[in-house]
Amino acid sequence: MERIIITGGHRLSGTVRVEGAKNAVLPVLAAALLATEGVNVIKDVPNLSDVGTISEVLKSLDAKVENRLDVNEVIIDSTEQLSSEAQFEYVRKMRASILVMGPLLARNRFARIALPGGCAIGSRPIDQHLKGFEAMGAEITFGHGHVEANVPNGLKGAKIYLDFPSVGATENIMTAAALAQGTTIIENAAKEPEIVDVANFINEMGGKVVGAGTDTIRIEGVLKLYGTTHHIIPDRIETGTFMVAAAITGGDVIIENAVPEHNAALISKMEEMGVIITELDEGIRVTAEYPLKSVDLKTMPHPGFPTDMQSQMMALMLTSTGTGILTETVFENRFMHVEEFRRMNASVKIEGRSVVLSGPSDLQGAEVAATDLRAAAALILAGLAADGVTRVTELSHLDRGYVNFHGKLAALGADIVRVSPESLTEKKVQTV
Ligand SMILES: CC(=O)N[C@H]1[C@@H](OP(=O)(O)OP(=O)(O)OC[C@H]2O[C@@H](n3ccc(=O)[nH]c3=O)[C@H](O)[C@@H]2O)O[C@H](CO)[C@@H](O)[C@@H]1O
Ligand SMILES: C=C(OP(=O)(O)O)C(=O)O
Repeated sequence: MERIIITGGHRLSGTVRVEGAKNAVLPVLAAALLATEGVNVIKDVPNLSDVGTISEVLKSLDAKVENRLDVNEVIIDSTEQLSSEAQFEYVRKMRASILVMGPLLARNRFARIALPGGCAIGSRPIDQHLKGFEAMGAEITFGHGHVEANVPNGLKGAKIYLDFPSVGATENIMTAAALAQGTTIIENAAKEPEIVDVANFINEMGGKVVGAGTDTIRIEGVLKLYGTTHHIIPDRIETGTFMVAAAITGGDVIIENAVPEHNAALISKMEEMGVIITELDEGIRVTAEYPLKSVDLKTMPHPGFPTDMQSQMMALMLTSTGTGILTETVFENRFMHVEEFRRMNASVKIEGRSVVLSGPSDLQGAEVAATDLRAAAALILAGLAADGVTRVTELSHLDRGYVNFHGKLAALGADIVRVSPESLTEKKVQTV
């Protein structure tokens, strides 16, 4: 079984560069389907398995997709007629496949998508996406594991209040509304930087979206959208993960391409723990000396503390002094990694939607399995600080969201190797 093997206790130092954001590139590639004239060229695309999956989804819908991931570029030609069905094989692999629903409804007036269902972090319903489409005139039906949306007379602008500022629902409604008749207003919209990136992309294609990044987004439908060239924003979660990597090893790391404003909540919490964070022209510098002190934190929609950094912060809090309470409010079941941390001798107690950490835990290297994407990163981070050797398996989760994570850590001085089933010996990886 493929695994990453870490020998803990090495202080990280040097410079690392973060990639384009996974959570921006997936909705942007889905939104590219809106263009009916000219091709879209998307740049700064990270070479992730999720990008491969969304590309397959777009191809299955009859878009022409050229993946040039060696140069971080994807070219999409969606000018021909598209088919309307996103199949289970893709949606099962990656929930973000649901994001083609808005563009398909806008273009084809019909979409049939396999129901995404839940995943390791929660049940993840799509009721808010559907509520938006219904308000715009779509008729929604369910059957045979699929959801169908039908709008024979075309989508009409509407006022939509989201019960929760869902990232995916905001994106799906924005893309549907981009080609709808009239104006759509999304209230209680998600405000994540990735929402702003998608809105900018729609505008670059000739759309009319204002207010992205605030609670209220206004989309005036246009008749046609045109292919353009768009650069994806840097990944704030990869940035945060390297910030924790620096801090958990008492290191000194410069993270290039990081946007500090996108990580304000994380920066503020890490500073509260005693980490020194300096803004530089090229990104941010993170320096830490032991002991760090634990804090209380609660995940919230942006600009609150991101749920996608919860497990990595849990790793950091495990190595910090004092008691910290970490509360997850975005997903109802995002504590699967706690059991794996316990294998590493972590002192963690789950109390409802909170976790109580009494630190510092005397972390010991162990065999652990990633339970989701961010858990994979968090277990590796814990391994950097643990005594002895940690082996992390189920790496397909990691590959969804991190490019060459082990190689980047090795280049910063970590003792880390990735061993494939084919390798007979545990060879040192090449540093980047
Ligand atoms: C590809 C992508 O961008 N993924 C991110 C996106 O996921 P995603 O777009 O799925 O997250 P949402 O913001 O939609 O979900 C947040 C919460 O709202 C609930 N909900 C959502 C939609 C809905 O119709 N009904 C409903 O109840 C979900 O179950 C969850 O509990 O935002 C999450 C929250 O920041 C991040 O963790 C994910 O990394
Ligand atoms: C939960 C995540 O992604 P997704 O929504 O694609 O599952 C994540 O990026 O941490």
